[in-house]
Amino acid sequence: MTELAVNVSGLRKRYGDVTAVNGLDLAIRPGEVFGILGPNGAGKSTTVEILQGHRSRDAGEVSVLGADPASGDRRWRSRVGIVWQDESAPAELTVRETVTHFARYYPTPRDPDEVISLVGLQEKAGKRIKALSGGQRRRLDVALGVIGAPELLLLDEPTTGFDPAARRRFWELIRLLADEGTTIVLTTHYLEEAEALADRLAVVAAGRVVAEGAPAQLRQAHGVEATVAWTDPDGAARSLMTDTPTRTVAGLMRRFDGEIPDLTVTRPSLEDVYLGLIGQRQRQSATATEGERR
Ligand SMILES: Nc1ncnc2c1ncn2[C@@H]1O[C@H](COP(=O)(O)OP(=O)(O)OP(=O)(O)O)[C@@H](O)[C@H]1O
Repeated sequence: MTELAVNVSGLRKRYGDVTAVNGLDLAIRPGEVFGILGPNGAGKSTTVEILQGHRSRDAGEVSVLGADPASGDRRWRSRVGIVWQDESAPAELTVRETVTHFARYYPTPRDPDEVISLVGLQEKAGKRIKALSGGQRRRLDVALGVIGAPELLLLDEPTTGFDPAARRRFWELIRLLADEGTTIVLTTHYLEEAEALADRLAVVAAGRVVAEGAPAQLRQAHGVEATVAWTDPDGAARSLMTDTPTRTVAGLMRRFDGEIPDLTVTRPSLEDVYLGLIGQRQRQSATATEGERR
């Protein structure tokens, strides 16, 4: 059996009296693109920081590329790509100088000009960092995260602040890196991003994984029912939730002579499933808190 790229069990982290991570498990295979979704404060960033080796944990087993990040050495660090939110690259250097400079830290870096064009900054290659817009700056951060040709890329909300075109370009970059075999773990608030990129997803709420699987699997497991809607001859709008929409439509076809007025068949989107899961979780913790108060 191949070793997991990321293996986390029973992870816990508290900040004072706030429990940020509360028994979280993750098993991420080499070469996977793995998305972590969850509401604000769910513990996503804390988890990613622990995987990066930048935050201590209170309990749990964590293995990243076969090592405990808490004691990852320089060689381990060179195999893990990290995108910093506020990279302290010198503002006076140009984009190309910065990327070239960072490439020297790694044993087998990618070509700086290739990376600059992969993130769509080729026209800014000769410009100083201080002249970049916020979104361009974030793209430079991504370039610095991938310049070392990491085996594993850990990304915390990588496309926040990107315009739609930059987001699409970033998705292409992720797909390219994934095709090359890079394992990618990313947190995101954008469901369409998770759906577009991730082979598998974990939905995290209140510090633990509440659902996990391929986007299509999650939709199936947590939102099987389709809604069939139509308009009756008396003008009344009708709808029916069903596991067997084809049978429902066949029944309607027998009732209606010709077209069924305003017929639609819809399935819950990943967003519907996600909001349902999060809502359920929040109701559960509210009930638990009530129970504690009694
Ligand atoms: N350095 C810190 N000190 C104290 N509390 C913290 C610290 N970092 C995070 N927390 C708290 O831990 C909880 C989890 O935070 P975390 O940033 O991991 O969540 P998140 O899922 O990444 O949220 P977001 O989507 O808003 O980025 C929150 O309640 C947060 O307020």
